[in-house]
Amino acid sequence: MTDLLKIEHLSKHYPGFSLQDVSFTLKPGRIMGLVGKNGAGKSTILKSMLNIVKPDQGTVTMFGKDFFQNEKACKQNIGVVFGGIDFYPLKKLSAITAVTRTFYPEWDQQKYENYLRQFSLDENKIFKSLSNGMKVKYLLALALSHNARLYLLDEPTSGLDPVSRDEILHIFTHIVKDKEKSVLFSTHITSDLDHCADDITYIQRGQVLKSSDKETFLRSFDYLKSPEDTGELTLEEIMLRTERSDLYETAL
Ligand SMILES: Nc1ncnc2c1ncn2[C@@H]1O[C@H](COP(=O)(O)OP(=O)(O)OP(=O)(O)O)[C@@H](O)[C@H]1O
Repeated sequence: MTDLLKIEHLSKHYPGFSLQDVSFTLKPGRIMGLVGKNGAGKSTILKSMLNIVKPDQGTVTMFGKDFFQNEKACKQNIGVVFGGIDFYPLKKLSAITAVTRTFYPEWDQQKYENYLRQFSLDENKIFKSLSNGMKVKYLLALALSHNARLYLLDEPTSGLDPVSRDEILHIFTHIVKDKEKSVLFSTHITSDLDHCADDITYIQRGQVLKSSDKETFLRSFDYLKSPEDTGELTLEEIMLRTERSDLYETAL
């Protein structure tokens, strides 16, 4: 099966931080969670792979094509959400949508209107006036309405209440059901991944610590278990123990 996304040796240097030699792949029909603590480099990976910030090195192959050589064509087939970016803050949602849909020949107005209803979004509102959770939902509605094959979402569930989070995760599961589309999303909320991730990529200090299917991922951290642990460690326990031992080693 051809990978929908293949990232190889992606690097980006900022003063005081380096993304180093990041490589991982995403197959069709999969939901991949990108985890790591604050500042680990999750957003930098998503921005570098999309050329929003220029990577120093590395290749990104999307739908079998070199992304940097075929940026326009690839972008037609991806749905992207970055939190914290207020495009057109003073415009009504209806005006933002009118501009957005002109970029996508595959825009599906019916689907978009269904999401507006499902997310209780009022198109007459000004973007800036939405709560953070509603902004995320609106950006998701846009990303989900042009029949993309790959969804790249930076913390799409942050700021959402548990019911809305559940709703979004349910949508992700529905998207990948046809085994042709995939979702890559970054999150701090490890329980999101317990519920719906097929694959997990764990980023620590700008590097990939582990990237694999969830079962292999969880088993590969068995060395963190203590004699009191009878069952599998949860993803949260794995992250807490890994980051704690990293802190301890750094302090020594
Ligand atoms: N434009 C920039 N210029 C300089 N440094 C940057 C820039 N963007 C990000 N960084 C730095 O890169 C590092 C990684 O940031 P990034 O936003 O990728 O982390 P993250 O894992 O997404 O964090 P969070 O979970 O808090 O969103 C941080 O130290 C951050 O300060």
